Amino acid sequence: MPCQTPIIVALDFPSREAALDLAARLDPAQCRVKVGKELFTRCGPGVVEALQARGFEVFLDLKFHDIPNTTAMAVKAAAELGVWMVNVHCSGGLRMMSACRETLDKLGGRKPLLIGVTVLTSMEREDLAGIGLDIEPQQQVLRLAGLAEQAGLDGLVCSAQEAVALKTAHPSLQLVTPGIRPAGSAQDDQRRILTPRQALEAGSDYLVIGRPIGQAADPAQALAAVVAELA
Ligand SMILES: O=c1ccn([C@@H]2O[C@H](COP(=O)(O)O)[C@@H](O)[C@H]2O)c(=O)[nH]1
Repeated sequence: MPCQTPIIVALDFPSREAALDLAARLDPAQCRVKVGKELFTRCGPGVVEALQARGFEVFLDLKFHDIPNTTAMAVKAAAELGVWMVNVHCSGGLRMMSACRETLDKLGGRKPLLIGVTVLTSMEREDLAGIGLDIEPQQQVLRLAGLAEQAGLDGLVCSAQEAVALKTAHPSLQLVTPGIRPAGSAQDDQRRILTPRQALEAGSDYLVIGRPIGQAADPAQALAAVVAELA
């Protein structure tokens, strides 16, 4: 059965066993899963294939950021792995994002959603100032969203705090929002956060949730609580 919820569970683990152990407690009809830098660097494409074989749609969250040709070839490799969603950093620029779009469009078969990372949800205004950007995160997100739309991307990674502004300015872009924290859970290193319900009401299309589910004593129950909150 295809996934019935907007939830993407981040499998941020150091081993295939740990990732597949969590996946075994989850239902592919209730969530998709995300393979990020830690798990992929340790386990490689095999863990993606193992998750797909268990019925999960996989978001390969490697946030590619390189020159246009290198990034486009990385996105092509992800598509050939059969992932459902792949992402690149919007700050790689218009030519880089366009090269990815054109490369994916030349491929036959089912293509992954191509998503642009705007401003990491762990960053706030002071962090942007530290890298020479003296503006509010939302301004930078909107600037990068314009480039992403021009390049033909399918959507953005952003904070749900920016969802209302983005859905107004760029209604065609799908919004993938990490920094989701159920009420009462630890903020950790995230800065621009909302609860699952707040995020959905603001216009998020997909909610990325890692530690609040993966580190819970009962991950299946933690996922069920989020599903109930969204119903
Ligand atoms: O801006 C971004 C982009 C990606 N992420 C990723 O999402 C998860 C969030 O995990 P939590 O444990 O729920 O904080 C994680 O894999 C990040 O790499 C993000 O948080 N922010």
